[in-house]
Amino acid sequence: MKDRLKRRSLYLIGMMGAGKTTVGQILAQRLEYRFFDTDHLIEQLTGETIANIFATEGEEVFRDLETQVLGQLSAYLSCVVATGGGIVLRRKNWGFLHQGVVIHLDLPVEQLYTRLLADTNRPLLQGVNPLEKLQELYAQRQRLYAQADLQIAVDSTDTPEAVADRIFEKLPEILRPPVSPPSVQE
Ligand SMILES: Nc1ncnc2c1ncn2[C@@H]1O[C@H](COP(=O)(O)OP(=O)(O)OP(=O)(O)O)[C@@H](O)[C@H]1O
Ligand SMILES: O=C(O)C1=C[C@@H](O)[C@@H](O)[C@H](O)C1
Ligand SMILES: [Mg+2]
Repeated sequence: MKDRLKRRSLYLIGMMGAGKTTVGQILAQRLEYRFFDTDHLIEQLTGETIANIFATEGEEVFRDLETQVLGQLSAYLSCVVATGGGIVLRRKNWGFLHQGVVIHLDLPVEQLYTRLLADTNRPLLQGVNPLEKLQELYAQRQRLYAQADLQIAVDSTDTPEAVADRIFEKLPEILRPPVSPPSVQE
């Protein structure tokens, strides 16, 4: 698989809680690629938590930082990049994502909700009805996530390793087949 990729980076997209960070780390380890997470890089760059950036500066400032960080990462080869759930919202980001292979992790909203119940780090889910908010975000973003090169359906019974296995199984479908030498007629 590593040979077939020819050092192209992998970009994981999908809703918050879909497992981009968890699965991305496994993929990077297996490919001996570097791993980056845009949310973590933004926190490192600003010295603020994402929740704080949303609260004090607002979502637009966060989105600008996200585009800046993604633009810088897109210059590198051999990376696995776990992106924030909203990376798909800006057209400009797609130019950066398509520098590599874009993989959508697709988990049903009810299962995302169960995973994120105990998590207070997602500012967009801090309102009165987080399940409804997740459903609304998914409905808005579904057609954007559909633009990934590879769709990976995930279920609550899948371990992160099983999700990584599925990605490796499906990746050859979208990578160019190895060029075989022309057959020579004697
Ligand atoms: N396959 C899995 N099975 C069970 N739990 C998982 C699985 N993948 C991830 N998780 C758990 O679900 C939660 C969310 O996972 P993770 O942080 O990787 O999602 P994410 O897509 O990176 O979310 P965000 O967009 O908010 O950064 C974490 O607590 C993680 O441990
Ligand atoms: O879905 C989203 O818009 C977000 C997802 C997280 O990864 C963070 O990037 C932030 O909380 C916003
Ligand atoms: Mg993440």
